[in-house]
Amino acid sequence: EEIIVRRTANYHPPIWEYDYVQSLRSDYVGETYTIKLDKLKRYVKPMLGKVKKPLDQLELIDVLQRLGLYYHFKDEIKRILDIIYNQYNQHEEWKKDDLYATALEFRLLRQHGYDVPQDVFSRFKDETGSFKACLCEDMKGMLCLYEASYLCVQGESTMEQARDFAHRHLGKGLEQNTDQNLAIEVNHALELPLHWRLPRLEARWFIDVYEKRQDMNPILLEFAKLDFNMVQATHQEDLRHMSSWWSSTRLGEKLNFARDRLMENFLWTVGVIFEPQYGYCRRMSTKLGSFITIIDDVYDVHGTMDELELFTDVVDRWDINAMDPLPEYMKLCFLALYNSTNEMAYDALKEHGLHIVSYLRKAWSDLCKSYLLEAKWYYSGYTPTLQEYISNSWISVSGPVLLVHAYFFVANPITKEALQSLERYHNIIRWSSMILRLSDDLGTSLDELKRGDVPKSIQCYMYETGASEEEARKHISYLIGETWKKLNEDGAVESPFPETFIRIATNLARMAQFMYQHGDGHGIEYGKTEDRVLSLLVEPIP
Ligand SMILES: CC1(C)[C@@H]2CC[C@@]1(C)[C@@H](OP(=O)([O-])OP(=O)([O-])[O-])C2
Ligand SMILES: [Mg+2]
Ligand SMILES: [Mg+2]
Ligand SMILES: [Mg+2]
Ligand SMILES: [Mg+2]
Ligand SMILES: [Mg+2]
Repeated sequence: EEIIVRRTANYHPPIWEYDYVQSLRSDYVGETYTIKLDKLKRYVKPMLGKVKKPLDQLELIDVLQRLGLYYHFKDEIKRILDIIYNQYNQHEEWKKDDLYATALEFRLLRQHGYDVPQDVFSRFKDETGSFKACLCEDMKGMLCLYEASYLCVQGESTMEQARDFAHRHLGKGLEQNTDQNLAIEVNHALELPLHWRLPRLEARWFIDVYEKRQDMNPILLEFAKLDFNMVQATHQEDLRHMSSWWSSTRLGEKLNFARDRLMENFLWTVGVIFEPQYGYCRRMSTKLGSFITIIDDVYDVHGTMDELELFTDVVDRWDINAMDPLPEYMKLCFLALYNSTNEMAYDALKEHGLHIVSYLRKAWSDLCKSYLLEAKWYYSGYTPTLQEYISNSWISVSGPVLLVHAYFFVANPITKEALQSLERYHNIIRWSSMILRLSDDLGTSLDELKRGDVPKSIQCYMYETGASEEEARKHISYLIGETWKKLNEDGAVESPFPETFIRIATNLARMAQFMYQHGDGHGIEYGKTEDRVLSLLVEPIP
């Protein structure tokens, strides 16, 4: 009998106990609050009709979005932006020499998929083609220009110039005496631009900032706080359900070599789609994240090459009669995955009359094959080129599995054209997954390499070019920025997918940066991730 030596990752047990999660309760449930919210909404809604000047309209839209209230006023906001876009080249006097107004309009129109040209900023350049030095007096305008520059697509040199110019002067401006509130917002932007931030997390932060603004509207603030707290109550209910589900599978206990991270797997779904009406998507996506996390550890930590070959083949055949040769821990994994996936397929058949098993099993099969290739590279000691690594690891990071399923959880109706785009992994799935992969590697590769794992993007680049680790990390960050430009482009053009799906794909990219901004936010639950769980899922805004 050969001795099997298995790696271990020494993952710490979950810090959020089952009983604690089940005890989570919010006061913000029931008729009283629904009526109160409705009253406040009826007060806020006419505000959008009352503002006439384009700049006032844009500022209100920006505030509503950042307070997390966009989903309440989608139609009104779309109507206003349509009008502003249609007048784009007619009325200019309101924004003529106003960098702030020009940048705000550019950012909001681009964010909502309108194709506005970068050369609207040319009037702010001097004869040498650089941005006018006098602009750096205007911190508010610089901040707005900086945020707008992240809506750029490939080849927009003015936007890259704008980002560098604004970044430099915002940093300098902070040293001089800027107004306190503006300094807080500038620091926030320099840490991570608004376009890369998760709507739900941004709402939690911006509500506190908005409260301190002179021009703050107290009713709007009250509406934002109540809405945040009521949505949090919905999330807590989703979380309790999924915590019961995870506990009933007993996979955390039986596969004790793997990460047991129900809370984080749920937190991902809140970042990806927080609006209350998408509870089904959050619950199913929590199942996906739970399976992905443990199956990833089966391939990365526990499985022998022979076992991994077997498992990959069984998933590919999607046949419970093929399970017999699997070791016990893999039988558990596969049968739980098989049952859950077929149940999701049954939901789609019941609700949409659509038979989608083939799409779901293909996503899982592609994922396991990409995991198997990484295991082969690891066991053979092979280091791929960066390109070779990425062509496989945008799949192994599980983006396509999450997004293919998410399409079926939110799309209504499900269209034939979208199904074809899903099957060949439409670019928006590729770019979002690539950002997820590169961010994940920046956050997890140090620990992964310590315990033994396939060389990640950083290491592949170092091996291929002789670059130092620091240079490699910088290059990977650069690639993330470049991929965002592709995501911006493919998210805007006529896509076969509904707007909600585009938002999910874009938020998935944001989620990775949020989880890995301070190291491995998924594997290591303490610190930043813990604070975020508390502020998003536990503590209501006072
Ligand atoms: C949801 C995820 C992004 C996906 C599964 C768990 C993750 C947090 C991450 O885990 P990790 O072990 O870093 O994945 P990989 O590097 O082994 O592919 C990959
Ligand atoms: Mg949103
Ligand atoms: Mg465990
Ligand atoms: Mg892993
Ligand atoms: Mg892996
Ligand atoms: Mg990783």
